[in-house]
Amino acid sequence: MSSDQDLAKLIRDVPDFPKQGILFKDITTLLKDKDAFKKSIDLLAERFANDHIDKVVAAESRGFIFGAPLAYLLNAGFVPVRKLGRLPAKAIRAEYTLEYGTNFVEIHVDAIEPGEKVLIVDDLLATGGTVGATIELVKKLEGDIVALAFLVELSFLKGRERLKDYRIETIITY
Ligand SMILES: O=P(O)(O)OC[C@H]1O[C@H](OP(=O)(O)OP(=O)(O)O)[C@H](O)[C@@H]1O
Ligand SMILES: Nc1ncnc2[nH]cnc12
Repeated sequence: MSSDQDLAKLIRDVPDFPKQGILFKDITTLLKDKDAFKKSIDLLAERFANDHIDKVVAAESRGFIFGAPLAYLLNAGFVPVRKLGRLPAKAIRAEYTLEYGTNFVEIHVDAIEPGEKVLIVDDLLATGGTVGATIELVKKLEGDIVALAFLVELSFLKGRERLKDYRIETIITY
């Protein structure tokens, strides 16, 4: 497993999922390859090795796949942002629109201390709606957002333009 192109080749295109007109980037074909999965995590982790991250925040559910091993490697805590009604203790919520729908996400109010250095992680950046809602939640808890990290970026959906105030790190761009 030598390059980002090798990783990109392992992502499967599924037309018209979950809706007509959406070209779905299916990462399960990359995840099941042990070298590719390891390489993906290692490539992301090395970008933040010197950032002294306190908390990795990731959105349910594909964000968890990358967020948890990154938190482990960066010696940081892991904070789940979950879809509506899943968190058991006191939480705050944000509404968002993504490439194929709208939803709410939530975070526990005690998940982040003011001033903690936060890395937000997800598998894929499309319109930026999901990460935008995650940013809103972290800001309400006064976390210091160091960067946003994604394995995949769909550049034609212009998520990066919407997030221009933030450092964004991605491995594979379409
Ligand atoms: O940039 P956006 O337009 O917001 O799209 C990106 C989001 O869409 C996908 O999540 P999805 O809501 O499909 O949920 P899942 O992780 O549970 O599959 C993906 O994992 C990102 O979180
Ligand atoms: N085209 C796409 N493929 C996979 N996940 C996505 N999340 C939002 N848009 C997506």
